[in-house]
Amino acid sequence: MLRVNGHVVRALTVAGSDSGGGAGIQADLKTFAAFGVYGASVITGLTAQNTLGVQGVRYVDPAFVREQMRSVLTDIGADAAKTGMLGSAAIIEAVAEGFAEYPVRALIVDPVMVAKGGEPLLDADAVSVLKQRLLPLASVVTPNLPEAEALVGGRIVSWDDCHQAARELFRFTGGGLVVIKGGHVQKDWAGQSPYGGSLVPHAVDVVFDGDAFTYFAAMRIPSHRTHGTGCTFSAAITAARAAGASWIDAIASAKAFISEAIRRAQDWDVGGGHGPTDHSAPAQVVHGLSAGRCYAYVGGTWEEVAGRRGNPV
Ligand SMILES: Nc1ncnc2c1ncn2[C@@H]1O[C@H](COP(=O)(O)OP(=O)(O)O)[C@@H](O)[C@H]1O
Ligand SMILES: Cc1ncc(COP(=O)(O)OP(=O)(O)O)c(N)n1
Repeated sequence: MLRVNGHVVRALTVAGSDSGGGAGIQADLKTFAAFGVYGASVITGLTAQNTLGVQGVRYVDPAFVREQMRSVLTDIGADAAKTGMLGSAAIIEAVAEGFAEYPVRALIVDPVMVAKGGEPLLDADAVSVLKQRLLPLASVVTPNLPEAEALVGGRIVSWDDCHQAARELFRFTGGGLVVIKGGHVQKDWAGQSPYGGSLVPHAVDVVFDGDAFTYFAAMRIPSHRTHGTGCTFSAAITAARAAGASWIDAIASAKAFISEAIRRAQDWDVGGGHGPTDHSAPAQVVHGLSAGRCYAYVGGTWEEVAGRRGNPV
């Protein structure tokens, strides 16, 4: 287990269980383990789920979610924490109150709303509660494209829209970074890079820190085994940050990890539908990257790529 200054590095996930093991709590704990970080979990709900879809969902009583947080955070503690599927407005309230009572130094909010198969994992009336109660506590928020659209209340169909959405979301986080993930970017606008260079076909994640945009691009892997990519990515940010990485280095470490996890699962046979990624991929904490740059993940390492730097809009 990884130690920093003699102490075991600890991370907490507050999320739902995926019985299929590709997303949710299971993906988070596997990712923490891949980074050598001790993982604890607060379970907000149970899903009966596999690679074909979500067959059922049950939420945990909000008071019991709070009780789990108290158990973990008054004893084991966490160097960083993340949230995933929260389900209902009442659970979000309980989680926000839990983090207010037992604050953590780093909180990554993955605003999970819908599973890949289209099944809702957050009640419709909970989006505004997530925005008002949880985003202000976030050190980093990691929406995918549809989640960013739901949070800002408008369509995102170009890089300009994406930059605008990041600016709007930043106002809600009260200083926390915004990472808009590029897994869902449509082919017709993925054809251009967001910063002036040509980077096709890449999955590009856009990071906004209130001052500059940073871009992380990695080859888009042609695979339908991408179940749980968002959970895995946010768990990897959490683990790398818990291990002491800067935010930009933690996001780069996570992007490299998810790329490798997707690549390794490309031809495996776990389930008959949208398969999970391979959490036994190598996890390494990247060091020394800078905000406001454009980076590409090439041959297992990060390279700064040519392009317009700083604010692109
Ligand atoms: N086919 C792919 N090839 C490479 N990276 C991908 C692919 N699909 C998603 N990613 C990356 O996986 C991470 C999670 O993104 P995304 O799939 O958009 O999240 P979510 O699972 O929440 O919808 C991001 O870093 C994204 O760029
Ligand atoms: C229990 C649970 N939590 C979250 C998700 C969504 O995970 P995500 O990483 O966004 O992956 P996809 O569902 O989009 O594959 C989930 N499915 N289940």
